[in-house]
Amino acid sequence: MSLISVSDLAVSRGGVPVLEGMSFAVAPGEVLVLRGPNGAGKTTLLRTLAGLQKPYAGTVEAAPEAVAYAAHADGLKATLTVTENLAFWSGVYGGAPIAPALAHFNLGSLRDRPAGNLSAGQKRRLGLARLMVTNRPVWVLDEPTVSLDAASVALFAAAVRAHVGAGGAAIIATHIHLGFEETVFDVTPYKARQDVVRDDFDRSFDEAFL
Ligand SMILES: Nc1ncnc2c1ncn2[C@@H]1O[C@H](COP(=O)(O)OP(=O)(O)OP(=O)(O)O)[C@@H](O)[C@H]1O
Repeated sequence: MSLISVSDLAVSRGGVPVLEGMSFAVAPGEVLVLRGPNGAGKTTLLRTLAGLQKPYAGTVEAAPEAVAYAAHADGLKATLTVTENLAFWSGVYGGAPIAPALAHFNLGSLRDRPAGNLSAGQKRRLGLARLMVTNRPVWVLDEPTVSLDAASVALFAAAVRAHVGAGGAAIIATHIHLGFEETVFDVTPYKARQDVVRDDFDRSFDEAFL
């Protein structure tokens, strides 16, 4: 029984097909790592898995509200403090406690700092801590380690390990090796023919409540 599966999926960006013919499923406990060169379509695929845009063809199957998405834009409220940001997201997602997320990502000493005044890596840590208060089983992560130092990459890897160890799953686009026991899905062979142009439903809300 998978947490999310795609069948004959095709995705487009700006009306142009990017990837096509993809089928895969991700089970509880599994980490799927997306690989492929810059511009191959990993972000477009992740946005489609998160429901931010419609597939061009094929299907994505997951339980309603199964996916928590973390993109380049961290989805943080700049004027709210670290604690307030996590409390906000916890409220949106159903009230998970924020203390474990604060502790895990070593944010305790920054708890009263407005998110807008954090460094890039600290913002990224807060964006990832947000995942821990979502209670959602499938973490869909776009280049999650950008701006993170080695210690923070290790914190992130431990959070993912704990999440999948508790029956969750993660789909991660990354160019670095995180040391997971992982399934690799290279998108390169699925490059779409680009001779068809059709409209898609690109709502472009990376910072939306997902
Ligand atoms: N808003 C947009 N409108 C039109 N085309 C776009 C848009 N955003 C991205 N693209 C194009 O869509 C293709 C897929 O981009 P995407 O961001 O999904 O690739 P990626 O594999 O995530 O790349 P990277 O590794 O550089 O992050 C690229 O050719 C890109 O130039």
